[in-house]
Amino acid sequence: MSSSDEYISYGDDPLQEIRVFNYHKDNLRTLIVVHGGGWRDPRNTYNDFDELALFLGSKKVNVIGINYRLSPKVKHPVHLIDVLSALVYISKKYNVKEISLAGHSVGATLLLQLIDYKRIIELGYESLQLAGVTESALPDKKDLQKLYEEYETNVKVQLLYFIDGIFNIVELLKEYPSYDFVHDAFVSTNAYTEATQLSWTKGDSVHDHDHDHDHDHDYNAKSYSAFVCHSSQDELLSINQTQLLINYLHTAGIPHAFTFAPLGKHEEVYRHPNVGISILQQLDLDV
Ligand SMILES: N[C@@H](CC(=O)c1ccccc1NC=O)C(=O)O
Repeated sequence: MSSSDEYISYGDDPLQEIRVFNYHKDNLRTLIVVHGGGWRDPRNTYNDFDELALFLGSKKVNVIGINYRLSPKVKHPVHLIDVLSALVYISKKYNVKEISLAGHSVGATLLLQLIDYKRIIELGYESLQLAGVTESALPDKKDLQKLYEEYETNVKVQLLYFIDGIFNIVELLKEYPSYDFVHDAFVSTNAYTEATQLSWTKGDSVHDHDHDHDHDHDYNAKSYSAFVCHSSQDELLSINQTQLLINYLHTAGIPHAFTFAPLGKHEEVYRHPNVGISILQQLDLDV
């Protein structure tokens, strides 16, 4: 089975849609791409990856982009739950056993959150409750449990490729106090503090109290590797966020490498030819 440039819905909202740039069942790799845009900018969609998909498609890599619902209409952790739902949909529809993921900016945040998605979603629900906010887009616990089971059963990640990402929102706002898009996506300070492993305070505590909790990452940390890239020409994010992620990956024992190179401005990096070549190398395919 193969398809080229197909748009498929995975939910009721128009943004709950994937773009299958190309899929051929005999391709050896499948790359899922997740766009940025500060959780809210409608100008950022799976189309950000047009050039990347064209290049990787010519190298026999399946490329599928995920759109997800945006803030302020929805709040964290809805973006992450949409990405999980899309990944389950893709892995079941295309029966792909192993996938790799590339994310740009907050798309990279979503990839980091995937590593510990259960704890992060749990803390996300808690932050909404603490803020007295009802998020109608959230599934109930039963549906959430089913989604988790389907993800664990169907999705095995090979490579996480982080492109000029945001990984510690507390530190981001210290460095860039004017980045108010955060407040459209998170209902409170607690919500964005507990949103990633680099700044959470309760992530571990939940770990401790809840003894039937999976004490490793949501899947074996050694089962996948990470690659981090940051453009020296990124005018919206300094190297700091990427440096914090590299420190975390090292501490967490997640195999990783990184590159810091002139790959264009923040909204150009994901279109840069050298990012495509780097991803191809990381996918262990001949360039
Ligand atoms: N264009 C977005 C802002 C944005 O996307 C952004 C700005 C600074 C640093 C990172 C950003 N995006 C990350 O996904 C907005 O205007 O909300």
